[in-house]
Amino acid sequence: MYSDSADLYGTVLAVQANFYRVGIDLGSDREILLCTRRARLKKIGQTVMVGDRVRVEEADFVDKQGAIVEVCPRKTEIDRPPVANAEQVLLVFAIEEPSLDAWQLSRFLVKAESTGLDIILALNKIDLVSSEAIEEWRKRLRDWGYEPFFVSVAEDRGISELLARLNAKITLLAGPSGVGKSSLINRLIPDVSQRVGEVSGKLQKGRHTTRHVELFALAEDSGFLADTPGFNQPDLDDGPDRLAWYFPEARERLEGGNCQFNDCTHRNEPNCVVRGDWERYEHYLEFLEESIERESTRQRTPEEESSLKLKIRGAGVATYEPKLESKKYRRHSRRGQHQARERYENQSLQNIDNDDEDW
Ligand SMILES: Nc1nc2c(ncn2[C@@H]2O[C@H](COP(=O)(O)OP(=O)(O)OP(=O)(O)O)[C@@H](O)[C@H]2O)c(=O)[nH]1
Ligand SMILES: [Zn+2]
Repeated sequence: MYSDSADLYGTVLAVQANFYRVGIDLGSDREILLCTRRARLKKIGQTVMVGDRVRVEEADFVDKQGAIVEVCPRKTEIDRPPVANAEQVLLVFAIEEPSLDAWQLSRFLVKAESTGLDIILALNKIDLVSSEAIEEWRKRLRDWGYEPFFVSVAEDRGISELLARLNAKITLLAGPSGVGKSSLINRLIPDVSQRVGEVSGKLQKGRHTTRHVELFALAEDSGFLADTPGFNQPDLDDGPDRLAWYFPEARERLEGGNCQFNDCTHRNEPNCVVRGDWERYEHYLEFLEESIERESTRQRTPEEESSLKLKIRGAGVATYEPKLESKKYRRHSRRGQHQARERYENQSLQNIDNDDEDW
């Protein structure tokens, strides 16, 4: 039915060991083939990542297999979780159950900003709160520089508007536990077989490890949602000098004027344009302490620098992050820092424990 010589392209949906699950573009249909990578690609050092656009040869639609012979240039590349061509991050939080926590939200937002990708914020479970509560958050988050989607997966409110924003793009899904991410995936991707995947028995292993990424094709368009447990550890390990740029409120101030000192940390320096009475300035200070602490730890143990975990190309931003540091690292116990760390550890211990178990 399909000739080998025809150019077939597809998107890598999942990777494990030496196999790649590739969703082949066939008009409105999407066939999934389990592919190997041609030895030549390995020889030239060409890796294949989830999200890659690839050319496939020797496609066999009966046995559902093929070989990847070429990888198209990447628009973006994130190393942890490893995804190519993602354009945006969809951050999901619940407005209640669990209650929306400004500090935790801020942390996820900063982490998402550090990727350089566009951010979409969705606040779920609006069925549990009054319209006044929604308006309060809308106003508050507008001051932070965000216009969230207010949705209820349970009552199917706001979902189609959100879906429209996911059109034709690869979107990373992230958010804390219990906010409704799985429910949202189930709503957006009604085809269960697609979620589980016929050929993915092997690939199912390690589903919940932090480096596991899998793309789900969205109904009705060519977009994909990446379920990325690894992104749900909002460890902030970019250098302190970038941090202010990850707060839209601070970014706006920095774009509108200059601090007196080029290396201003925006704490006590004179003539600082960032310091001020914006709500999240306290979050900035708290995250900054942590970032400075991390950086000095990194300098004491330079070998850790070799393991960079996040890298973005395109969009003019290049960011490098070190690998997650182990739990044995302890900060000095300034009270605020300590609390921050405890809160963070509590929310991410499970992910840390699972880290890399399959890689
Ligand atoms: N009231 C209400 N409950 C919801 C809504 N969406 C999801 N839930 C419930 O919230 C709970 C958590 O939903 P999940 O989809 O499992 O959340 P999750 O983000 O995938 O959680 P993890 O798997 O822990 O990461 C479930 O009991 C859902 O039924 C909603 O819009 N309104
Ligand atoms: Zn400053």
